[in-house]
Amino acid sequence: MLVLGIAGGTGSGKTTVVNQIIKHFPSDEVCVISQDSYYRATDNLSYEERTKINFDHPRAIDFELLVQHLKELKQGKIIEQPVYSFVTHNRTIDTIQTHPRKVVIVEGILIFNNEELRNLFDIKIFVHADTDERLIRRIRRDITERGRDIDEVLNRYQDTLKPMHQQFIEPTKNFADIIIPNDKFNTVAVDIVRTVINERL
Ligand SMILES: Nc1ncnc2c1ncn2[C@@H]1O[C@H](COP(=O)(O)OP(=O)(O)O)[C@@H](O)[C@H]1O
Ligand SMILES: O=c1ccn([C@@H]2O[C@H](COP(=O)(O)O)[C@@H](O)[C@H]2O)c(=O)[nH]1
Repeated sequence: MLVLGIAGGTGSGKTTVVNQIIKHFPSDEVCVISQDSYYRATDNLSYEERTKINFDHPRAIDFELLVQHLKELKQGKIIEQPVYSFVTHNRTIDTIQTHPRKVVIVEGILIFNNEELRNLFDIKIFVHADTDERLIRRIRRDITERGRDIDEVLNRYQDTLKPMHQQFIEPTKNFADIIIPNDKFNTVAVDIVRTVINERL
């Protein structure tokens, strides 16, 4: 099994890069784990209280469960990956059965921040896009796909997202084996990653 970690700030294009990588592999050879699925369940809080959570701080993530699931996949076990709703800011009651595959990809903003998780990756990739580009993408995406308005996105950006990015995400670029510049769609970098995967398999 080859385990890839793909990190990068919000809107850098992690999900897009993952989709470009996996479309060239048969579906029974690759699986994806998203760090977003592992936001802590907060059933004890009201919706109003959940909107105030700092989702860009490492403590918002259930790294214990994420590490446990990745270890179980490595042991050949099937896991029940949680499903998270960005609309309710909470885990849903659903899970996705995720099977161990030859290639396992873990993607998320903070995955290189946790040492135990970081040490489970065979290849570490950081997707980079400029700050203004990421903010533009985030505004578009969160309004069209995540039920937000412009005030929500900009307030969250100023209050938590930007400072947390500088403190907890950008420094982890130093752990990367490969940095993908993704201000524009970077098919060359995706081809290189695919070649590296094929060579290692
Ligand atoms: N290289 C790119 N150029 C332009 N738009 C992009 C690029 N990569 C991703 N996007 C768009 O930006 C938004 C955020 O991308 P996404 O892959 O979801 O980022 P992330 O998973 O890092 O938050 C999506 O709407 C996606 O289509
Ligand atoms: O309920 C939530 C949980 C998280 N967020 C934001 O999501 C991004 C991380 O996801 P990407 O897909 O990598 O963009 C993070 O910046 C959180 O602020 C949210 O808005 N609501």
